[in-house]
Amino acid sequence: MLISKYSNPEFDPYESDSLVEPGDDGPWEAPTASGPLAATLSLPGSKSLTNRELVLSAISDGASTLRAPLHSRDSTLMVQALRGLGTIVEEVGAGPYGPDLLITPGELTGGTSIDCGLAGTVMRFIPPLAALALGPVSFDGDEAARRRPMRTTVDSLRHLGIDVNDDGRGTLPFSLYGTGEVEGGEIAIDASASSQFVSGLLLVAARFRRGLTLVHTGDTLPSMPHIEMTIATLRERGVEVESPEPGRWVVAPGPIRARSVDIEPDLSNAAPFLVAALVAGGTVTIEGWPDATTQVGAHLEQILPRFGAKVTRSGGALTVDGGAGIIGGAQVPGIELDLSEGGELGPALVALAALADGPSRVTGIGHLRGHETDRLAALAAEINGLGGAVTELPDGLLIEPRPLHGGLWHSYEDHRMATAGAIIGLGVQGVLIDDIATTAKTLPQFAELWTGPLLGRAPAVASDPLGLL
Ligand SMILES: O=C(O)C1=C[C@@H](OP(=O)(O)O)[C@@H](O)[C@H](O)C1
Ligand SMILES: C=C(OP(=O)(O)O)C(=O)O
Repeated sequence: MLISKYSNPEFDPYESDSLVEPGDDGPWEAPTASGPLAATLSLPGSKSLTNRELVLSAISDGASTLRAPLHSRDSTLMVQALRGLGTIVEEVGAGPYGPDLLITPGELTGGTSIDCGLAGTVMRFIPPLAALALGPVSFDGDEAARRRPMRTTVDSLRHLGIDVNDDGRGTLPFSLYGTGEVEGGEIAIDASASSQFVSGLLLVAARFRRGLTLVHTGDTLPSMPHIEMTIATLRERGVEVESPEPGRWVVAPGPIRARSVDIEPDLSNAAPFLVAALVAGGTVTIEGWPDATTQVGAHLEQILPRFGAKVTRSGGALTVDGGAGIIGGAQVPGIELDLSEGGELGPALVALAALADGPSRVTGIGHLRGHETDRLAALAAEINGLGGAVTELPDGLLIEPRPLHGGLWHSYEDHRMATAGAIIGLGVQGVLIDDIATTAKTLPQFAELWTGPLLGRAPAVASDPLGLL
């Protein structure tokens, strides 16, 4: 039985005093798999879809409902940001992972401070929206957030004529002064550090007086599926958006339609669970797998067979069969993988590669140095700390499997580092994750889903990642 904070009817996850903060309950003993799995799980909603739909709902032409949205630290921060700017967000009904959300746009007003936490979607999506508000808006976040690249957001707002105050370092904190409208037009930006710089501008551009023509000038552009997701969510709300050539997008000015939308389960958060089948052996099935999606987690269907998994789909579910699994003696080959489109899958796949039988090279992920932490350095340090041989490359990692031993795995406040450690712990005894609660960024139920539905064990203690029970 999943223990949920939502069993408490008094609980409002959007009250500021209930904001999820990384826990300090001591290290979590990553459970070791004892044999093949036969697990079926349903996962909470997609972070990327939830936060896009929240932003679009706040600037649309009526009230929108999000069904089965994500409720996590990142989505809570987004809701709080929108409320601070004048949007009404109410809870309606109750699903297995929390209530649906009814969003009623209000007049956008400044005079507020936005806490971005460590959420890239909040720090890159809200500033362009705040430019449409009247009054000053300041932005800050976690200490780790102050290391994430923000210069492109700041520069692009200035190109759009917005008055931005910062200290010139190209990071949080900064503030802007909205005049209630943005003229728009054509701007050029370098989005090589994050696709979110593009998405943040495209999401609100239909509300600019002249719309927006956005040109990317950098050499590389990561996470294209996330930009395609942005375009798809805009078109579903009637916005005219075209990409006449790679690296150029044109958004016509016009209304953004209100809508009711079902949020798909988070397929990137499915990665550690699906990878677990290759480590432990047996099968892991994720229910509610969409037939068609812009989520990059869908690429797991093609990537995991390269590590030797059998992947099938049936009745709206996706199943990964890991055969005997690494712990059962299955041979799992190393692979060459360009992950430029799906960097957020990197930590889970690198953890798997560290347990494989041959070397892997994962490239196209230099921008992961600007994620929640420098993920290339963090993965190399943590796997090597357990006896591994991971080498940092300019834009990726070379992973040479070695016999690993137990030890403390640091999460660096990064949800995907914590879940990567859990994957290693499935195959290696004595792995302790220093801060499993950091998974609350996008999946507060991670530890209980891992121990319960995945491994079929009762959690050692009732987990309450949000500290609310
Ligand atoms: O737009 C989004 O929802 C995201 C875009 C990607 O960012 P980057 O392009 O910075 O990698 C991805 O890694 C992140 O988890 C979510
Ligand atoms: C990079 C990630 O998050 P963010 O949205 O904070 O950029 C991630 O979830 O892997």
